[in-house]
Amino acid sequence: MTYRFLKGHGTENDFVLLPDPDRSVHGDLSAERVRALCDRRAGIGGDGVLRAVRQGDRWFMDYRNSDGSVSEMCGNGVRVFARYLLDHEGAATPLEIDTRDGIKTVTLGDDDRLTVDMGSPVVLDRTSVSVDGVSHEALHVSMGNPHAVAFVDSLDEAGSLLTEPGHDRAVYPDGVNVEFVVRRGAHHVAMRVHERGSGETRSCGTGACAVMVATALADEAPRDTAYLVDVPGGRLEITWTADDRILMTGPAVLVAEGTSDL
Ligand SMILES: N[C@@H](CCC[C@H](N)C(=O)O)C(=O)O
Repeated sequence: MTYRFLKGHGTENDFVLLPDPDRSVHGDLSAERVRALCDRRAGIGGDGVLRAVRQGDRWFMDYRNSDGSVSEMCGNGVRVFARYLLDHEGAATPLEIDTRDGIKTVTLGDDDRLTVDMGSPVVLDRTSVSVDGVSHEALHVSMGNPHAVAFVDSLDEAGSLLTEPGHDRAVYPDGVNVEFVVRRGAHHVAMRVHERGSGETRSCGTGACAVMVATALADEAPRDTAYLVDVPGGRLEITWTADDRILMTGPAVLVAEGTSDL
């Protein structure tokens, strides 16, 4: 079976996008097919798959990690998804996209970056994560999906991130995305991430939002303060508004389009 795909990224968090308006092309989309598509040597390559399914008046973003697992939400992915809808499906912003974490509204800025209303964060307890046998205190933040945010003195402390950081499985029964953060200046941080289901990636949008929330709480920053969050693949700008919404702004680029019979 031959089907259409696009390839895109947001701050170098890269995705294979599969148009599948009425679910007739990919059926249930098996984990095996997702892994084959995301394979960087034998496949197209990506940190995850975004399947575009039409659902009534809206489009549903069916997101899968590169290991085939399902996640509730993907912040960089939803911007890439919006770019696809704007460029290829005649959509206009503000644009409502359905996700497993509910509807996300995306707007297009004059500078061509996209802003996503990511909803309200849920700040949970303190926990800990470990890499290379060293334990780090972390904050449990949910952005629809689970995060542990650990402040470190140097991003080198995150080690190679080739393997999943240790974490409390009672706190995170379904796994966790782990962010390591350093300060760069006032309202400016940098991070590295190990993503559940994908390993270390060049960026994680929900992770950057969780990092911003943990930093703003530590700073006791007033709401509506804009933070810059640097990731290995670029920069995201994030604001926690007075009405408890997280607004994330960043780039989204489509780089290729083709057909595959993988
Ligand atoms: N890269 C994404 C997050 C993707 C899902 C995550 N790995 C999970 O399993 O929760 C982002 O940009 O938010």
